[in-house]
Amino acid sequence: MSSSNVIDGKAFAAGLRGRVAEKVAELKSQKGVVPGLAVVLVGEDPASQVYVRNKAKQTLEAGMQSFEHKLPDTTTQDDLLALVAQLNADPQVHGILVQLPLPKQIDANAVIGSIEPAKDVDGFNVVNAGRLMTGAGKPMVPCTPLGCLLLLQDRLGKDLSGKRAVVVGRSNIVGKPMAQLLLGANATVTIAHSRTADLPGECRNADILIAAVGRPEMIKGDWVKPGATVIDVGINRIETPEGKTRLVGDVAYSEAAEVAGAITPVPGGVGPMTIAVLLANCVTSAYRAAGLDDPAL
Ligand SMILES: Nc1nc2c(c(=O)[nH]1)N[C@@H](CN(C=O)c1ccc(C(=O)N[C@@H](CCC(=O)O)C(=O)O)cc1)CN2
Repeated sequence: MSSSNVIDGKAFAAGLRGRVAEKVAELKSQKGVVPGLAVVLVGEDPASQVYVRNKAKQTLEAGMQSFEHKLPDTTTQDDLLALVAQLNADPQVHGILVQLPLPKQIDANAVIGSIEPAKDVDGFNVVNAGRLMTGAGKPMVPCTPLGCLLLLQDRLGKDLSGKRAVVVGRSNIVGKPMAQLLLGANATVTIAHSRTADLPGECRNADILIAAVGRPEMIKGDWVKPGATVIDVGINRIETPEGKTRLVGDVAYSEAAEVAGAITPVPGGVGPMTIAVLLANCVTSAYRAAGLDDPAL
């Protein structure tokens, strides 16, 4: 497979962030409004700390306001709900993101459910999930699946009619919304998971294969249909034989890349899209709050 078949999520995300920055500047000059993103981190998970730092940096680079709230891992659910209520009421905050995972004493669904749907830039709230599923109203769409769709449509065109898509993974954060987005783009969609009979066979049917299982290199090269577009959502840190660590996806990349028509690498594929789409969602929220149409990004 030639390197042109590698889907460069890092470059695509940089382009999207550039368009976000232009829309931020337009909103400021038209309405005097600067979009604000509040990110809440509870605890000291090292990976989450990196993601939150990158979110704040990229938010500021796009000309937006960043509000960081770092709470200890002993934080109670009531304390967190009180902070979310304060952010819901703050007119300078257009987007609220509570970094996951949360410590075990906190019910993530209760916290996500308490975020004002218009400010739920993660799109995890049941109101936004329902809007995405039914097509009623304008949802905030979860960042990682929307990032995957943008990468796919850049390769294959907006209309995925006639394409068979297989999503491996059924989480509320990636698998289920991903399937909804693919359906919305007219693909024929199967959701597969750990209890699916003949998972390799299901994958071999896919023109579009989305891997979101969280198991390092589970999807092998001979599970991939020749010419398929493979989107790898997995980000797994594994130990090398030399005792170091490296990041791998849910797809055995070098095997799959021999067969695929196009494939996202890990790192540098889907991951960077997650934060770029988060910024885009926050700008969209600010446009809506200002009574404007959604910006074309
Ligand atoms: N509230 C949320 N929590 C979490 C989400 C989310 O969308 N909302 N997603 C993940 C973590 N995440 C953002 O929060 C995220 C993960 C990975 C990347 C990324 O750019 N990855 C790089 C590699 C980074 C590395 O070296 O470790 C890549 O794939 O190239 C960005 C954001 C869980 N929590």
